[in-house]
Parts: sequence; C-alpha cells; structure tokens
Amino acid sequence: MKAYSKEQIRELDRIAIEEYQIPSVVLMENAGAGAARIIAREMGAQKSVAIFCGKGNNGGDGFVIARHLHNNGMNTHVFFLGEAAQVPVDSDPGINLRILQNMKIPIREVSDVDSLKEYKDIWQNCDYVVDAIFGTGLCRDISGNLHTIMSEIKSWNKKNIAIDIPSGLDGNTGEIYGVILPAELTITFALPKKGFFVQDGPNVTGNIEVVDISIPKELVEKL
Ligand SMILES: NC(=O)C1=CN([C@@H]2O[C@H](COP(=O)(O)OP(=O)(O)OC[C@H]3O[C@@H](n4cnc5c(N)ncnc54)[C@H](OP(=O)(O)O)[C@@H]3O)[C@@H](O)[C@H]2O)[C@@H](O)CC1
Ligand SMILES: [K+]
Repeated sequence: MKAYSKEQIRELDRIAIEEYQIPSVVLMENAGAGAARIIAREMGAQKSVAIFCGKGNNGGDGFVIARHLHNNGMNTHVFFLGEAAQVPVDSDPGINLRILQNMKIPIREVSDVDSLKEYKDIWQNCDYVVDAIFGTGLCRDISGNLHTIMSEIKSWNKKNIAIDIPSGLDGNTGEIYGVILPAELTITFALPKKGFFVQDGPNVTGNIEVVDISIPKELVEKL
C-alpha cells in the first residue's frame, strides 16, 4: 500500500477546496458518511457506540459519523472533549455540531476524567469507541487533561475505530505524542498515511480502510 505524508494529504485537501472549489464541508460530509457506512458494517445493527470528538476537523468528522449512525438506528452517544460553545458556528465542525443539536442528539462535554466518569452508565454499555479526537492536525505532545482522558479511554480496551489516524500517532513518523488510542480499525481519508507503516504505527493502526472523499483523480495521480 503506497503511503503519503500529512503535508501531501493536507495539500490535496487545500487544492480540492481552493482550486477545484469543492466546499470543505462537502469533503467532511463525504469523509464522515463513508466512515459511518464502514462502522455500521463492522458493528452490526444491535450495538452501541461512543464517539469521542476533538475540537478540530477530525472532531467534525465525528459529528457527521454520529448523525449517520443515529439515522441508521444505531445507539449513538457523542462526547466532546471541550466546550461545545467554543466551536466557531460557521466552521465545518460547528455546522455539523449544530445539526446534531437541532436533532436533539445530546453532546456530552468532557473536560477531565471526573466528567468522563460521570457518564460511566453510558460508555460502559458501548461496544465500540470511535476516536475522532485528533487527525492530521496533531502537532505536539498530548498533556494535561487530554492525556488523562485518553489514557482512561484506552484502559477500557473496547473496540476502537480510529478516524483518519489513531489519536496520538504522528501521521508521518509513526511516533506517539505522549499517549495513543490503539485501533482495531483505522478508517483513513483519501490516502494512507506514512506513519501507519513505520515505528509504532503498525502496532496501533489495526486494519486500514481508505475512504474516497471525492478528491479529483487528476490531483491524486500527480502525487
Ligand atoms: N481539511 C480538509 O479538507 C478535511 C479534513 N478532514 C479531517 O480533518 C482532520 C484535520 O483537522 P484539523 O486540521 O482541524 O486538525 P485535528 O487533527 O482535528 O486537530 C485539531 C487541533 O488540535 C490542536 N492540537 C494539536 N496538537 C494538540 C495537542 N497535543 N494537544 C491539544 N491540542 C492539540 C490543534 O490546534 P491548536 O491547539 O494548535 O490551535 C489542531 O488544529 C483530518 O485528519 C481529517 O480527519 C476531513 O474532514 C476531510 C477534509
Ligand atoms: K482520530
């Protein structure tokens, strides 16, 4: 499987958005809808899922996934690692967050491990965890409350499905930024990332599925 750097893939996204004028929210929709189809296939109909969303676009993918899984009749629980009110309303994550709020799907805010434990009755009954915390934007060590929250989620040993990249993994070097959520399955967008195949990558990425988010073919062929 040929692999690409974070920068190459972010550049593909940029050209698709700026030069081909594909709205970024359309790319996010394609990403989230494609991932949701794979997750539904993996889970079967009767299972519950906890979706953990970070503050960036990876979290936005998580909001799209939540909408589609909910619409498919899955028992879907959304946790946001931050304050929902801080998400810019016109950003792609903000748009998808608002749709969930309009659908009256609860967004449970998690600021530290204690707030996570308050929701134990919910997450302990979930068979799967969808990790939409960090993607290609992760750029420094994870510390503080985020570190302890991710360590706690890791300790549950549930079936983790990573969105784009297992959170904590560097998509280029395969190194771990302080803590990692190892995945059974990584659903990655557009193209596989180099970090899946080097250093710790192979131990934490699990099976890899690539979702086509409608990046123009000519652009990909130029890489
Ligand atoms: N662009 C596109 O067209 C598409 C993108 N897509 C999706 O977007 C993902 C990339 O999204 P993204 O760039 O928003 O970054 P993401 O990984 O969500 O991180 C969020 C923010 O976290 C922060 N941060 C970093 N390190 C940190 C740390 N250690 N501890 C704490 N905070 C830290 C940092 O912000 P900072 O705090 O530095 O301001 C960063 O910006 C990509 O993987 C794919 O899933 C798809 O939808 C397809 C279309
Ligand atoms: K992720």
